[in-house]
Amino acid sequence: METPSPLLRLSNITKRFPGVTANDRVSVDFQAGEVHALLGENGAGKTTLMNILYGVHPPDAGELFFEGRPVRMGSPAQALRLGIALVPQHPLLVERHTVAENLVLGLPGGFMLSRRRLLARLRERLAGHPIQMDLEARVDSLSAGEKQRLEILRALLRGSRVLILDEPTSVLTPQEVAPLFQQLAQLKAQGLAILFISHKLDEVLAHADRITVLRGGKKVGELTAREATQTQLVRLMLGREVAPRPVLAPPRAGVRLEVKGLEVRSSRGLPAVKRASFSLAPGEVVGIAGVAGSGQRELAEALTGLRPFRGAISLDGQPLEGLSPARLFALGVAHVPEERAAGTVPSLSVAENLALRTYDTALRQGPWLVPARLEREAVEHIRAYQVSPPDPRTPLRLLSGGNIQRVVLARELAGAPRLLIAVHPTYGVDVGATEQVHRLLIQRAQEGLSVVLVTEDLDELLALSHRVAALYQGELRGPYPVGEVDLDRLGRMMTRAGEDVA
Ligand SMILES: Nc1ncnc2c1ncn2[C@@H]1O[C@H](COP(=O)(O)OP(=O)(O)OP(=O)(O)O)[C@@H](O)[C@H]1O
Repeated sequence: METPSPLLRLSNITKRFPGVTANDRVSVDFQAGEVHALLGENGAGKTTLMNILYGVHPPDAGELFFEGRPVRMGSPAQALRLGIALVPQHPLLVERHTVAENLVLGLPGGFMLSRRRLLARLRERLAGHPIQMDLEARVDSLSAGEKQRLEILRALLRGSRVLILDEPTSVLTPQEVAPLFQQLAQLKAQGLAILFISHKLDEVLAHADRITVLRGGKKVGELTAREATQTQLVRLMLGREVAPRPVLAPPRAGVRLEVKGLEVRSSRGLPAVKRASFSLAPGEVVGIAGVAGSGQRELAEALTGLRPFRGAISLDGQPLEGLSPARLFALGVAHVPEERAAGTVPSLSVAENLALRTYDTALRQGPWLVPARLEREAVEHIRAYQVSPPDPRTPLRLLSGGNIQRVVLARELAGAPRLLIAVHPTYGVDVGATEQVHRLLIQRAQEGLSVVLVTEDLDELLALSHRVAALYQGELRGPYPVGEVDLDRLGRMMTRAGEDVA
């Protein structure tokens, strides 16, 4: 069968950054009416390729064709004019405005209309549209999934024909994933070309028509989802097989962390964690599930000294009330925060970020020794955690998301902590690095590290935890032994229905 000529064609695209060829002679065709997934390890060059398509970076070499004609994509505005839209991971919306107002921001002349005419015009245009939204809702009242839908809708109203989505499901709750792909399927049926980046292989296999795999900046494979398998994709991405996950050893006797009647308030002063009590043995992993915003952040922040609380928390019998994050770290409480940005300083180098927790101590040993020592230590971490690029002087902001996560993990686990609070530790991290993080957590638990694992990846939660709990509107349900909880029960624990099971 003859392939139709592509809507968008990338031909031999090369993009170099200092010290790295992020895209190396990459050629890909994007067809109208097709969902195309871009897969690859952290740092493989996916974001760079997408940015070239969207006019953020000019390529150093190679050509782009739109409907067969060569185009020079000078800026995102130009890409938008051609009909190429990017749906970012974190939507760029005016939070205090309504859905309708945000939609209008993207339409020529739209801001001239009165409110009533605007609503009427939008309703008319959206009648029968696959994506429906409450036009009068304020953006700050929308869930992450609804905001994403709004970004997609905005792109469509501008007449976009190519939709690029950067890890679109990473911000969604499990319940929001299926509707997103249903909508994308409808848009594809209307003739759009859809391109998405993902680290989730099952998602790619289920929803893409075609899959392009990048490794080290080069295209190493292009397959139809029908002919692809998980094993084959992993082999292409990593250039090797993923070893099976080691088995979690039983925890030790004793109590490492004891939490009693914990009450934590949100930044808006509302109860976010309501009288939670649980304990962890040395070497025990307790997984905590929950729909985003159910109190996970506040729980993690209370346990790591970032947020005041009522009730009692103790570590090996020592009360932790009123201690600063730095003091807690010195006592052996490590933290992989929800937002990587919160745990790092992007303008500082990899070496400096690795040393953020121990800088004071290092300085006391003599300031002139610091840079050389920091770099020496950083090189060891970079090697152990396979951080790319391997130069300790690289500013952190130039690393890909997954590589930043490796830096945070390396730093937090360096001081041999007794307790780790890990929030979404494999978020945005590729299969190879996820395997590495899982292996590391299991190995450290075996050596006696206790872990509170907050994750939205339920497979990860069930595979890595001795016991699992869920937060529902600040109420902790569990922890229960993992053998007593299947996906179905966990789903109920995370929602209103959980009142029956808890
Ligand atoms: N502006 C930049 N300056 C210097 N180097 C960069 C820049 N942007 C990306 N890089 C480097 O280019 C390579 C490819 O990065 P890119 O962000 O495209 O990877 P990715 O596949 O999207 O990774 P991830 O899955 O972690 O998001 C990496 O080595 C990265 O450090």
